[in-house]
Amino acid sequence: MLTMKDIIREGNPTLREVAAEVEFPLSDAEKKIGNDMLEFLANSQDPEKAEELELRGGVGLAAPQIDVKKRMIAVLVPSMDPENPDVPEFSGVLYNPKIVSHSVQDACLGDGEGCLSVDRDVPGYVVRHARITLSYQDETGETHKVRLKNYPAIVVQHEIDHLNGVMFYDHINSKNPFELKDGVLILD
Ligand SMILES: O=CN(O)C[C@@H](CC1CCCC1)C(=O)N1NCCC[C@H]1C(=O)Nc1ccccn1
Ligand code: NI
Repeated sequence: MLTMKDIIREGNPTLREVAAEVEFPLSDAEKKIGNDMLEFLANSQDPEKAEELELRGGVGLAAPQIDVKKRMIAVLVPSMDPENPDVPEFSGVLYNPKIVSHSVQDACLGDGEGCLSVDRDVPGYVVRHARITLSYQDETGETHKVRLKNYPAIVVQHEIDHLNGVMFYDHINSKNPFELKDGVLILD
């Protein structure tokens, strides 16, 4: 199973490359990589497993972060609803994910972003689309189209950036990291 030693860190050129589309039918190896990435996220969010395996908690992972230059991501966005704590808000292994449309309105996480491939804090607002329409294929090759907003939308955009060699801090205004235009939604 994947642990932190499998996650490449900034400086590794793979993080700045554009990943290749995945062809269907998937190889068994590609299916295993997807499942391993989702399992990593589940383990990282389980207090016991995270401690035992020394994992940083994660809500998303892109294949280039484990040095696989393929357009596949895993997301496991935990429920925000205390009534249903065990139903993730958005979860899955997404192949060839693509933002097909998005809101004019932008949004950012109030606490800024981090990255499992970045072992330092980089303060500042990471401005992204507030709402996206996402197209992706599942492991059978079936295409899905879903609309996401708020935190799940932010997570998916962070992951798709990794497929295009983009790091979260590329979006931070270096002159004024906490500068915001009017109308940008701050998500807390
Ligand atoms: O490309 C993927 N990555 O780099 C893992 C990142 C992805 C998120 C960063 C901002 C949007 C997507 C990640 O998950 N983190 N970033 C570094 C340390 C914290 C961790 C995190 O936010 N953990 C978390 C949050 C809520 C609940 C549980 N855990
Ligand atoms: Ni990241």
